Amino acid sequence: MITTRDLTKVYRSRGREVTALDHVDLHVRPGEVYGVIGRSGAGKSTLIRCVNLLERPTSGTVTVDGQDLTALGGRGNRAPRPLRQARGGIGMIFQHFNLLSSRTVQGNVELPLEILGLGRRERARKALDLLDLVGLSDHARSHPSRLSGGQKQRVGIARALAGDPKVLLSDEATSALDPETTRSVLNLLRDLNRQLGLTILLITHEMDVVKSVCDSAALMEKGRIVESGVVSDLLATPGSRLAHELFPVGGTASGEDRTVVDITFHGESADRPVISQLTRAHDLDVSILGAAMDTVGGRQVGRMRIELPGRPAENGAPLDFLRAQGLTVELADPVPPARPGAAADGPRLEKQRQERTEESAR
Ligand SMILES: Nc1ncnc2c1ncn2[C@@H]1O[C@H](COP(=O)(O)OP(=O)(O)OP(=O)(O)O)[C@@H](O)[C@H]1O
Repeated sequence: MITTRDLTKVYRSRGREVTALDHVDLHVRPGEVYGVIGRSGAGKSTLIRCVNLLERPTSGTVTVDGQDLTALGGRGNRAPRPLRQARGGIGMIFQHFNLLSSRTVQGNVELPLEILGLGRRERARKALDLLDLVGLSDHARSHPSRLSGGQKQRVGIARALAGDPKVLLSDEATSALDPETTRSVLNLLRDLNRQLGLTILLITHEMDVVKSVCDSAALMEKGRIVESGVVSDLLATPGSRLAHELFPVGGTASGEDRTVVDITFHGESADRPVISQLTRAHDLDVSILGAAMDTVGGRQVGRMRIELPGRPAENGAPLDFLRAQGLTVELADPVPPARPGAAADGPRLEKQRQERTEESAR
């Protein structure tokens, strides 16, 4: 539904160049909720603004619903008519809502309908339907200043849906909201995605947003997508950066000659007593160093960091047992970062790291 190819954006100001997007290939399938996550300055806003050509890319293409928007021209301030029409199929919501304070809630939702040239009665009917859809029928005549942040964002969503878009772009839409309001706005987006078949591309710096609503996600760094995929697949991929960021588990080894393992439970394995089976089957004392459990895409997923006695090379059978249960198994670094002046530890630590690498490669 949304494809970018080789998308590059270089800002030039006062003789300086900033590459905000560096050959970005993004592919969002119809009907999915796709999250782009990354730190401040990673290029997320530039990416989402290039998708509807609010920002013109320096090179590369953007295709939305089969139409190459970058081919629709327009260099000046005013977008050409075909581009404006194409944008009608793309709604957008913003972190700070961008509502007009002088207009009522209904007036805000009617604004894009006025631009589309709808008559007064039709505008009013459509705006009221949309306000009903977002649960704000009772506030049609209020002004935005009378609404809470969550209600304002619902108005923003209703306004974004006015042109019956197939795609909704969300630029940090929940970043200014408290956790409970964030949840209710995300639930609304999920409902709209399902009810209307709306494809949603959202950018966020909040991992919880990805966990609770996204089918797929991409991690951006320095203008590039460094990892992307279906969230449940990423969670089952050893070494996935997104999986680590979604479920960070801490904890360091209690002593030398230990095997520290990060395991990810998903699907059926999340319901089985795997750890107690491991301790019984291999007569082991297993320590739990850290754990995180949550629901992703409506399914229970968890990560746990456990410690087994002995080095990785001695734990081949227990690790194979865990893998055979359908768990994603990764050896974590049992060795805390080197202390200053701990050079004497070097060869021993290096040996442990090497063993860990060999075991991981199996
Ligand atoms: N109009 C501009 N002119 C010059 N540089 C810009 C402009 N807009 C963004 N940049 C630069 O491009 C890079 C990417 O910025 P962008 O806002 O896309 O990142 P982001 O991931 O959305 O960050 P944030 O979450 O802080 O908004 C940054 O280095 C930023 O300073």
